[in-house]
Amino acid sequence: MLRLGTRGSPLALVQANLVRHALIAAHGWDADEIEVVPIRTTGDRVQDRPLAEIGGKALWTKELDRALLAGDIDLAVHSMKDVETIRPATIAIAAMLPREDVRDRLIGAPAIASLPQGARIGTSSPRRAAQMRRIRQDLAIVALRGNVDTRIAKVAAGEADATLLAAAGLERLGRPEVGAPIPLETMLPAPSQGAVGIEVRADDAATRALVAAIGDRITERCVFAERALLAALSADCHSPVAALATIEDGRLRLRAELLTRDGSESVTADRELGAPEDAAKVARELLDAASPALRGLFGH
Ligand SMILES: NCc1[nH]cc(CCC(=O)O)c1CC(=O)O
Repeated sequence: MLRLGTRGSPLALVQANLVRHALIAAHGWDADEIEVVPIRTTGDRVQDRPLAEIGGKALWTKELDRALLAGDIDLAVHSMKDVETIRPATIAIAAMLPREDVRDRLIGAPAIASLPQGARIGTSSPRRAAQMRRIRQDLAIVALRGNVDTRIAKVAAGEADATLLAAAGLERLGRPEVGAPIPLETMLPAPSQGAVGIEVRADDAATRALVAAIGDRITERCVFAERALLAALSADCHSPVAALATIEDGRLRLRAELLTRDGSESVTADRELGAPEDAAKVARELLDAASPALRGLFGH
């Protein structure tokens, strides 16, 4: 029997079960041949501080990595957005499910333009904060954390006038009616947003092959391009960076944006790539075009 590890949040459990059912369908397994094992992470426990402050993306992956390498689980399911750019060599990304709607949704108003003057935007994401201030300098950013449902409840309770959440998470949680999608022309998503990935032990070729069978090659190619951009930027979860790779008429397109924290400066790129690795060139172009202040936010 395979053991599939996941965080215990409602969204993580839904995503783990999507993977479980995809594997069952692809291989004709009985339901009891694969079990979901929820694992509590530091990121789930500490809800009161911005995650950038308490240690970044490793908060979500550390405990799952340990369980995977110890053999307590055979695969780990993650939102790719929460997976660090640099992973241990002992762990391999074996596959990604087809990507969902990559956009952010605005909750609390029908559009950014209709937010009242000085509205308080609840977000702990440096990217979302910077993009909102780029669009509307009058907006105030207030910290807001918690699971998707917690954040929606906090806005309803008036802790913020509006928030932003990934459409993919809302759809997977069965909440497609919540909020209004923000057009990609207005706001690019976080790199890897909307993609669910499955990791295995790098030396476990058998599980890796089973998992590869459910992988969506287009999603994988696009997310690898976005991750290559982050790697070349030495970006982490503190970095205000947005990026989206798509495949249009068979061609790989990468759009990206770097911003200062207050959104007062930004640089953008929109390039066709020969291969996902070419994202590194786009990273260099962006950094070359950035002011020293903006460049200084990245590891260069
Ligand atoms: N950082 C938390 C997180 N990680 C993945 C998602 C949503 C699903 C996704 O982007 O794939 C979310 C919540 C959000 O940003 O709204």
